[in-house]
Amino acid sequence: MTEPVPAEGEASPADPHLAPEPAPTGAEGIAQLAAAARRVVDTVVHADPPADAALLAAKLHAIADEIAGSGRISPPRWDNPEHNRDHNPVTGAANPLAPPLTVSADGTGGVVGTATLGFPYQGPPGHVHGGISALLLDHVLGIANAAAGHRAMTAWLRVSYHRPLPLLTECTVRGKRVSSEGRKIRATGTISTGHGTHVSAEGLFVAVRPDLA
Ligand SMILES: CCCCCCCCCC(=O)SCCNC(=O)CCNC(=O)[C@H](O)C(C)(C)COP(=O)(O)OP(=O)(O)OC[C@H]1O[C@@H](n2cnc3c(N)ncnc32)[C@H](O)[C@@H]1OP(=O)(O)O
Repeated sequence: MTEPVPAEGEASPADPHLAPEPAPTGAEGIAQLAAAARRVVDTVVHADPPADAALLAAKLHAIADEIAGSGRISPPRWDNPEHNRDHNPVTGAANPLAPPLTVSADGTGGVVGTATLGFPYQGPPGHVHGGISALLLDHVLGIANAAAGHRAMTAWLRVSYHRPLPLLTECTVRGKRVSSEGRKIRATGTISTGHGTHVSAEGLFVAVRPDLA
C-alpha cells in the first residue's frame, strides 16, 4: 500500500526528522550523551574490526573534542549530591561506564536495583566479570547505608561468587544495612536472576568524618 503523501509544507508524522524532540538541557542532555557513548562502547567491544577503523576513530575523537568544547563541570565535592548521584560508575545516568543500575527502596528498609549487563562487562565467556559484580554490590550497599541515614566509605567488602552471572540477563541487586556501632556500619547484599543468587557480599563501612561530609 502506498503511504499518503503529505501536502506541500506539511510534516509527515512518519518522518522523525521533521518533528524533532525539544533540545535537552542540563542533566537530561548529559544523560542522553552518556547513553549514546554507552552504545558506542557496547558496539566497539564486539565489532569485527571495520576496514575504515582509523576514519571512524577520527570521527569519534572529533565528537569528543566538540563535547569537550562546552567545558567541564566543577571538581567533585562531598556535599554535591548531584555529582554523587549522576556521575558514579554504577547508577550514574551521566556516566557511560555505568550500566546504569536503577535503584529504589525495596519497602523493607533496603534498596533494590535492576540492570542487564552486556559485553563491556564480560569476564568469563558469556558471564559478568567478578570485579564488576563487586563494584555493583559495593555501590548498592553504600546506597543502602545512605538510605538508612549513613554516608559511609567501604572499609572492607567480602564477596562470595556462588555461580557465574550471565550477560544479557536482567539481574537484581539488593542491599541492606544490617547494624551500626558508632561510625561502623555493616551491610549485606546479593545479585540474583531468575535462577537464584549468583553473588553475595557483606561489608564494613565507616561513616564519613563530619569534617568531610
Ligand atoms: C548517596 C550516596 C551513595 C554513596 C555510595 C557510594 C559507595 C561507594 C563505596 C566506595 O567505593 S568507598 C571507596 C573505597 N573505600 C575507601 O577508599 C576507604 C579508604 N579508607 C579510608 O578512607 C579510611 O580507612 C576509613 C574511612 C575506612 C576509616 O578511616 P577513619 O579515619 O575515618 O576511621 P578510623 O580509622 O578512626 O576507624 C574508625 C573505626 O573503624 C574501624 N576500621 C577502619 N577501617 C577498618 C578496616 N579496614 N577493617 C576493620 N575495621 C576498620 C576502626 O578500627 C575504628 O573502629 P573502632 O571505632 O572500634 O576503634
